[in-house]
Amino acid sequence: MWRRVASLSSSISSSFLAQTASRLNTWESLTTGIAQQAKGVIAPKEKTPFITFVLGGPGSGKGTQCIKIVETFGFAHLSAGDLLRREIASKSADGAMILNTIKEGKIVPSQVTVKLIQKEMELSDNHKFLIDGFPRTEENRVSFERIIGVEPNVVLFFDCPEEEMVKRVLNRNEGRVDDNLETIKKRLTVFQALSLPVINYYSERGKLYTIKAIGTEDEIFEQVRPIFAAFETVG
Ligand SMILES: Nc1ncnc2c1ncn2[C@@H]1O[C@H](COP(=O)(O)OP(=O)(O)OP(=O)(O)O)[C@@H](O)[C@H]1O
Ligand SMILES: O=c1ccn([C@@H]2O[C@H](COP(=O)(O)O)[C@@H](O)[C@H]2O)c(=O)[nH]1
Ligand SMILES: [Mg+2]
Repeated sequence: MWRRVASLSSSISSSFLAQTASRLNTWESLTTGIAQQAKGVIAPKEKTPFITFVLGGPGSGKGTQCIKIVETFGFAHLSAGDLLRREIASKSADGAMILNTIKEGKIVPSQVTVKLIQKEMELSDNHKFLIDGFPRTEENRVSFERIIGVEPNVVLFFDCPEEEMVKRVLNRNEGRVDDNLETIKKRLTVFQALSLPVINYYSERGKLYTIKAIGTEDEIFEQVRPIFAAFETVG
């Protein structure tokens, strides 16, 4: 788990690296626990995590593009929606609450989602994470920073017209309980009201990369590719 020694892109400024390195200490103590490390239960993660948040409205193509990013750049893909659906399927204590929340197009309490993401990050051998469909609210964002102790390096925003998103979701055909017109309308309202402020937050901090999410999947990926290529090649 994160045993390899960092060779992170030198395109990242030294102040950024210093900032990230200091956060790594917080990361280690929060996620693995000093006591567990002392007992040799969990090895310290030696490589600085590289975190990408993948944001955009319902059906904007986040999951589709994440598959391509994983294939091309070797990230671990953590879809918050998939983690929540897995909780429902496993009939966990939160399963019923999560199902109702998803049916209503609302947002699951941050603590639940962050805990699931944290667990996946800890279990991963990778240090490069695509966190898909999270954070969806300012509260999600603050909660992630507080619990995980790191900020994203990159935030992708798949910007897609509503009409196109609705068309895609209604054609998705994966049996999702929220892929119906009534829930989609609610999800779009939640996206505008709660998720756009998160996108604006990262835009103000210079971390946002906006992708015009119309055209073929390959055309869209050609906008995504140079973003990660830049982080890979320099350094
Ligand atoms: N560029 C595209 N053109 C047409 N259809 C697309 C495109 N990209 C993805 N799709 C299709 O649109 C649907 C939604 O895509 P995807 O599941 O990737 O979106 P998403 O942003 O992850 O949605 P959600 O937030 O609901 O999980 C899928 O059926 C996918 O195959
Ligand atoms: O961080 C999250 C992510 C998702 N949800 C809920 O799940 C559905 C589906 O999410 P997708 O990313 O579209 O698969 C979403 O509408 C929310 O209800 C969440 O609460 N928090
Ligand atoms: Mg998705």
